[in-house]
Amino acid sequence: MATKLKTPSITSSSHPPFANKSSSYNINLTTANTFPIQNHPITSKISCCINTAAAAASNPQSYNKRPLTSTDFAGNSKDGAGTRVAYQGVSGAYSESAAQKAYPNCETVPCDQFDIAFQAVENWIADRAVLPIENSLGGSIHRNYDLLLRYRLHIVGEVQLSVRHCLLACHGVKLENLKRVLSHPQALAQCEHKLTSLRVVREAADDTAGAAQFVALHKLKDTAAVASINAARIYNLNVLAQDIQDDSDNITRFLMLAREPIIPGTDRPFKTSIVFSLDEGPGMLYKALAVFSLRDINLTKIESRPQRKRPLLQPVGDSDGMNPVYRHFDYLFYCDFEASMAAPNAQNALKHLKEFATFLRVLGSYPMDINLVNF
Ligand SMILES: O=C(O)C(=O)C[C@]1(C(=O)O)C=C[C@@H](O)C=C1
Repeated sequence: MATKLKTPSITSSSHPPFANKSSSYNINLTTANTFPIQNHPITSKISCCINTAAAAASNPQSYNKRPLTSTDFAGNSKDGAGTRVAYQGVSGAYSESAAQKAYPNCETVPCDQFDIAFQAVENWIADRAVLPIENSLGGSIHRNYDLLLRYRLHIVGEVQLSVRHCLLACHGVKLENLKRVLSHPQALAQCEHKLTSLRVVREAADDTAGAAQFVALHKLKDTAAVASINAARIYNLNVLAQDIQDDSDNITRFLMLAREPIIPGTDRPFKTSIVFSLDEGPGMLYKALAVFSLRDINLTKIESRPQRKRPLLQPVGDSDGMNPVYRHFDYLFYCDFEASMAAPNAQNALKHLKEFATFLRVLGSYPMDINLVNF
C-alpha cells in the first residue's frame, strides 16, 4: 500500500525559490537548482495571471506587443505550435510525453493537480488539458472519470503511450542502500513485483517526475523514484533499473480536453465517449448496451462510478409513499464506442438510449489513436 509522501512535500509553497512567484509559470530556475526546471507547475492561484495581464496593460512597453488574433485562441495547429497543453505533474511526467505526442511542438504547462489542469483550460490559460484515464495494468483512473463530469470540457483526442518505468536514484546510491521508493500511486502499482522484491517502503507522490525531482533536490541517499528515463535526464539521476513494470506491455491511455468540441468526421476511425444513468430494474443495463450491438457498434470500454450527489436510487415503498426503502447505490456509466457522432448509426444509437436513460451526456467524439509510442 502506498502512503502519502512525508514532509517536505512537493508543492510550490515548500520550495523557497518558487514562493511568491506564482504570477508566472515560466520560471527559469537554473541558477537556484543543480538541474534545469523550466516550468514550475501552476497552482490554484491561477487568478494571479489576470493580475499579471493587468500589470502588462499598464506598462508602456506592452504597446509594442503583437495584437491577439483568433489563432491565439484556436490552439489547434496540426503540429501543436502555439498550443498550450496543461498536464498534471512536472517536467518529465508521462502526461507531458502524452501532450507532446498529441501536439509535437506544443508548449506544455505543468499543473500541481488534475483539477488545476481543467481550470487552466476553462480559464483560457491553456488550450488543452491532457489526462491519464486508464492503464493496462492498474485499470481506470477513477478521479479523472469524476472530473470529466464536474467540468464542461470536451474530449477532442486520445493518446496511448507504452509506459516503461525506471528506478532512479542519486549518483552513488546502490540498490542495497534503498529503504524507500517514491512515485505516483499508479506507477507504484504497475511495478508491484519489482518493489516487493526490493522490500522497500512505498510512498505516494503527485507524479512520477515530481518524485524524481524530490529525490534529486534533497539528495536522498536511501530513497529512489519510479519515473521515466526522461526524468532521469532532467533531474540528473542514475538509472538503477530499467523496465521495472510488471508487464512489458504497460500502456496508459490519455485524453485530450478542450473548451470546444471538434467536428466529428468519418474520414478516419473515430471513438465517442458518453456518460449516462439508468432507472433501477431488471435488464436495464443490458437494454442500454443493446442500442450499440443492434447497430453493430463496438464498445471499447465501460466504467461505472457512484453518483456522488444522489448516492441512492429513488426510494421504493408503499404506493402512498410511506415507509420508503432505499435499495441500491445509483451509478453513472461511462462508455466508449468505436463510431463517430457524424455517423447515422451512432446518432440513432444515442437517440434510442435517450428514450430511457435518466441522464445522457456526450463527452466527445474524437479520432482514435492507433500508434503506440514508448516512453
Ligand atoms: O506521474 C506521471 O508521470 C503521470 O503522468 C501520471 C500517470 C498516471 O496517472 O497514470 C501516467 C502514466 C503512468 O501510468 C503513471 C502515472
